[in-house]
Amino acid sequence: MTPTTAVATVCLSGTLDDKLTAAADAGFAGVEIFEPDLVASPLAPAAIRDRCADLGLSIDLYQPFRDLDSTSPDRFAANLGRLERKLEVMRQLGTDTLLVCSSVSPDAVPDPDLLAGQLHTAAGRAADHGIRIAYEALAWGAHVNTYEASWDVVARAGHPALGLCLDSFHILSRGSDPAGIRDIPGEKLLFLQLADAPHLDMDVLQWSRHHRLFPGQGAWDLSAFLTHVLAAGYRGPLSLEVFNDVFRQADPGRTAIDAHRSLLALRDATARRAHVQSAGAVPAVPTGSVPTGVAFAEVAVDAESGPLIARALDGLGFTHTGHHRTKPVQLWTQGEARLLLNTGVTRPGGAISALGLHTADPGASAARAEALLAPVLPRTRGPAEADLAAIAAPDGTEVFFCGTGDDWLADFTPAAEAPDRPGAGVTRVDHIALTQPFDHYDEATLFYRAVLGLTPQPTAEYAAPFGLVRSRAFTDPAERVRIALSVTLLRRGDWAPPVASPQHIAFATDDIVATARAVRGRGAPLLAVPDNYYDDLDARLGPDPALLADLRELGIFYDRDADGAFLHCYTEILGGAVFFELVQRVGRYTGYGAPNAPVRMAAHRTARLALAQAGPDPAIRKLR
Ligand SMILES: O=C(O)c1ccc(O)c(O)c1
Ligand SMILES: [Mg+2]
Repeated sequence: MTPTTAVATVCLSGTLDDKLTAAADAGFAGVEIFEPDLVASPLAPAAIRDRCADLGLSIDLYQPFRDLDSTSPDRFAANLGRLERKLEVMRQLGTDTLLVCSSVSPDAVPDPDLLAGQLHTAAGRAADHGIRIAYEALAWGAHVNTYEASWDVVARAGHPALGLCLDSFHILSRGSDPAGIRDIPGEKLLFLQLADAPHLDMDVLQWSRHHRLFPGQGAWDLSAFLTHVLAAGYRGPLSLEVFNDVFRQADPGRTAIDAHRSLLALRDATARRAHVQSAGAVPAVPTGSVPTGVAFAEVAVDAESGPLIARALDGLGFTHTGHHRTKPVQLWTQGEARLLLNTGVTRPGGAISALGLHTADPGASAARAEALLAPVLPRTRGPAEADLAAIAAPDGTEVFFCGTGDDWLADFTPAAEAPDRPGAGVTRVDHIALTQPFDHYDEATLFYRAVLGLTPQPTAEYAAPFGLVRSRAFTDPAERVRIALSVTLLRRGDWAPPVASPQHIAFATDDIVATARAVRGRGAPLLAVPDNYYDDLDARLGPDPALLADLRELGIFYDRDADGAFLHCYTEILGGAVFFELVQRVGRYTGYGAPNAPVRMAAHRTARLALAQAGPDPAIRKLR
């Protein structure tokens, strides 16, 4: 059987009505009503019930009821009075499950038998209204703060209207082993809340209230977790409960789609686990076809950036080999690297407009993307006439699924002016680096991982001249596709210049010193790197002196780890929003030279300021 999907209203921004509309539009079957959303709503509980019914949403849970138990008999009696009021609200709402979370109060009951007795009393009151209590251990609960402790108390209470609410955050944040959930009787598991989170070494309450993520966006294996819960016999909805400062202020319609995608992908991933499948589960999302290579990258150019970029590509050893039969698109090639310059699309704020990815089965890739709610693009704006399915990534970059045969190349006619001359050693695209809008970084993580089937690499964080940057790459198993996302961890202010967030395409070479020397000779606008960098590099990593001299001469950055080395250099920013990188990987180095990124950013600003001072061009001055 397939569990239904639900979302807690606390996940979404806006008023209760905004949230309910967004949840219904995104395809959720149910909601958890978070009490503060109800309290702030102009709708009476009965009207909320009607509204949800109109939207086709079930109300699966009302929450939270806090600090029920008390060592003071008077206070416990008062709490029962408060409970009666909420049970009446629930009767009007037409919902039958109340979440009671473990107490955080100084008067919380430490004795498990006394606590079980009070929960038993409360469950009796709830049962009189046909309501069940789902008891949840908050990770910071005063005495009950693990699922094991909450189950101990619920088992002691032994009331048929009392069971557990499991919340993956509280369980995984404390490092508890979720395998023990299998020993809890399924009928005692009344509700399941799912949240992912990044690894953070911080107070668990702050972590929970600000940094939760939708499954697949963080560091935890929610599919393994869910497998245990299903194995125990849980048959209720899969419900998201994500407290997150970014989602709390983002468009709720969009967040709800991201949220629903996370559950569809989680349900799919769980159904694909062999032992779950043997129990009759059927994956509900088409299998897809993981990308195996970069067919092309497309850059949107205008009258100003077009000639600059074309000149730079020429300097980098690329050849303008073709143009599209019907569209204003140039094809530039070198080795296996293909770059399209398109004057027919505008891309405010970003220069890379599209990626073409090789997949063994483009139809399957597109079908999976569509089932996971990715926006499918109308097939009118292909870079090629070939019937390529395309979807939009969260930042608007168009992703085309190209077969491995590169049929799309047939739509380009050879450029008459193509000179026959050797390249500069570029072999292929090494990676594509996309700076992400602040609000959509986590959504992008889920997109590249679940929709495209790429594997997330470790997250890097570094302090850069224009703010703290977080970055993470996504690759296929053979590392032929590498997409590196980065984001500043705080919203940018007015100070940060546009050079803080250009995108770039990195090209691979087997000999960067030779390539850099060749492209410099051809007039490529390579970025100058300050001497201080090389002095520090010498002190830190001490590369061979002859190599260091070459690096210094040519403006090549260097990084090294236990697996290998990384040598890379950059062009200046070309126009407003794009630059190129040349990279050489030595050994099994799989990173992106993150320690060098702040120096690169400062060097880009230095170059841009010098350009603005030298030239009268107001367009350039504006961009510095
Ligand atoms: O942060 C809280 O208070 C809170 C409330 C209800 C929950 O279900 C929860 O997991 C956390
Ligand atoms: Mg919870």
